[in-house]
Amino acid sequence: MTAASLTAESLAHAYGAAPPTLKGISFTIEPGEFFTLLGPSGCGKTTTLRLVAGLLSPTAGRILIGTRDITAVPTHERDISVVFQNYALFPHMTVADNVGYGLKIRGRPRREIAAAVEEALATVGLPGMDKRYPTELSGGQQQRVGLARAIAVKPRVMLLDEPLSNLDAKLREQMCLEIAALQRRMAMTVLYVTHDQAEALAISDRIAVMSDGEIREIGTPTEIYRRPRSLTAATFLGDTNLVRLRAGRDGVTLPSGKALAMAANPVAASGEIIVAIRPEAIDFVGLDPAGALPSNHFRALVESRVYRGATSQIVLKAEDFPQPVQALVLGEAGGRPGETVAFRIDPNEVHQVAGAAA
Ligand SMILES: Nc1ncnc2c1ncn2[C@@H]1O[C@H](COP(=O)(O)OP(=O)(O)OP(=O)(O)O)[C@@H](O)[C@H]1O
Repeated sequence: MTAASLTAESLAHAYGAAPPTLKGISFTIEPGEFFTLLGPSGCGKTTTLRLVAGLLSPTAGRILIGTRDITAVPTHERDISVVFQNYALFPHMTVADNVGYGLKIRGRPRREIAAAVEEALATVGLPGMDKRYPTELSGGQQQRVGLARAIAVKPRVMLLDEPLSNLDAKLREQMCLEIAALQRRMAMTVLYVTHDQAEALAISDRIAVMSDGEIREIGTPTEIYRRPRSLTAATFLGDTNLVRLRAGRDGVTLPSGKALAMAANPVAASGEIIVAIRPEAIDFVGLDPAGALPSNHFRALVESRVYRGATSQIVLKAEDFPQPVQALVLGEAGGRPGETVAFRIDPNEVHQVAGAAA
């Protein structure tokens, strides 16, 4: 298969007279790129995928594969394969017939289909299973058959809609790695839909974070997690401390009046801004701090601590922060409840965020 780019241009959609589910979203997936739509339930991920697959028609906007406008092209002529959450295998057909189905309806010769089926089953790690029926397979094996069926037609773009959500946690992790490896090996262009942030961070080249029918932010997993620009990404992916600051001529200050240095200048020159600081960006620097503290160092009382083995979650009542500050430390590091500590925030870890929350 030759991987192609996939472009959505101002795609909009409404189910009947209901308010729009998609409010004009745009993205371009590069050839061979693994691109994920991530967002809470109901934000419009599946609708986007169904539009790209041609199972729904947009109310506005265009879809292109490479430079070809496929907005009005029927599903089966789009050069796209879809892997669904519920596998959607035909129960009365053998594994081989399921995997070969797409080629059969395209009228390919029997010998070619047999070779493609064998190759696809070997690719997904299921050789020799061709005569079984779906009910004779485990959930993970059925999902592999779904994948084999999708790759057998050598599509230019592959769509996957929550393909792992029916699997147990261990198998989900394994299949996640297998899909990533398969995608790299075959250099497939993939549009992947999930509400699971850990899955999205692990598997994607880039992630589009969606809420309420809109894309809030697109970036690499590191960009989205470490340097979120939208409130949606800051709050939907992992825990975060959201802090309201005042931006003025003399820099950025906490409500107490103490300065908080940030590496990037705030977008608004003056007024209130919101910044996101990840719990693991809170660095402990010592116990019982006395007197004035250096810049970006703060004094706090340890309110609580939950030990999780590899890490501990600590809640701090910091002098200059109106809300409790969440910190995440390795193992036994940090303070104990009732102790007064000093912590430091790296200016590179303070990120201004904008927009509506998830
Ligand atoms: N066939 C339909 N008719 C009417 N409304 C629909 C239909 N399908 C989805 N919706 C609505 O459109 C919105 C977006 O749904 P969509 O399935 O795209 O969200 P999603 O982000 O994929 O959610 P999930 O993770 O739960 O699958 C939701 O509010 C949903 O209730």
